Amino acid sequence: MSRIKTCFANLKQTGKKALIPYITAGDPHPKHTIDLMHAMVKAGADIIELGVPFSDPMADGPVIQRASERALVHKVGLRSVLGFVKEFRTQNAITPVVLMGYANPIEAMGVEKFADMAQSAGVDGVLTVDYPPEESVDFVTLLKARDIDPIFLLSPTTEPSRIDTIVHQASGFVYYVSLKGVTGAGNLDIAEVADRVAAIRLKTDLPIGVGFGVRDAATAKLVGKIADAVVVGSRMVQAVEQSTEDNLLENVSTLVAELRRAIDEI
Ligand SMILES: O=P(O)(O)OC[C@@H](O)[C@@H](O)c1c[nH]c2ccccc12
Repeated sequence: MSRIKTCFANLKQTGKKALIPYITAGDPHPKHTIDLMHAMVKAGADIIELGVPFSDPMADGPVIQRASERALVHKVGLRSVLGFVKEFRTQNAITPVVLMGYANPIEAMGVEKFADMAQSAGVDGVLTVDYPPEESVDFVTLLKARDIDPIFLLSPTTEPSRIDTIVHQASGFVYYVSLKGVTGAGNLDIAEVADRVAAIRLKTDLPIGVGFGVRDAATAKLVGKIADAVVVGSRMVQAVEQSTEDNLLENVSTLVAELRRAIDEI
């Protein structure tokens, strides 16, 4: 059983929802990434979404764009990110890691080589923003053959017929993007998200994660009531950005713990 599947199965047994914090690998400096990953787990993260820095991150708002820029200054690319996961795995065999990135670095490395390296590093899921599900059948096959879950995005504008195609290819969980726009955008409309999540549930048994626009504990709590996983990105990256080297781990841990408590409240 994949780590992601096990994770959701365990949470279901205890009646809890998954908390998935996102950070960009290499931000603010590569020397902190593995410590940040361990700190987030300790503070209550169930799954880590780790962003691969990219020069042209078109789905990301300014906060995550700046994180990519900070990481790229230190030349953190796909290979370094896979190295971080490998090192993280030497001390954590349980927490799933989902790589979030754009197709370009993966294409540059070669899809098969990437799939091999991701497997040997201990990557559990891959979310490639700009691989349309219809065109990623071969990539999905490569990943699944290595027990890596392809994570796909569904958005408010996804046509019902495409939802079928997408959930059919996905494994691990599906990611519902709660609003039209880029990461870090405005407030989500919780009633609309609830309707959409209910509609997706009719089409798949996969867990449904919701992300985009979850910026505080209150919203995390509301999203936790309707989804199986709550993804928090820009707010995490903002905490990284506003920290100094001395309080970085503490600030990030405090935020994760606060989100954890909110999601666990009934
Ligand atoms: O930043 P937000 O609004 O909290 O949204 C989550 C998001 O950051 C994270 O899942 C993510 C970062 N980059 C992405 C690109 C596409 C989809 C998702 C992402």
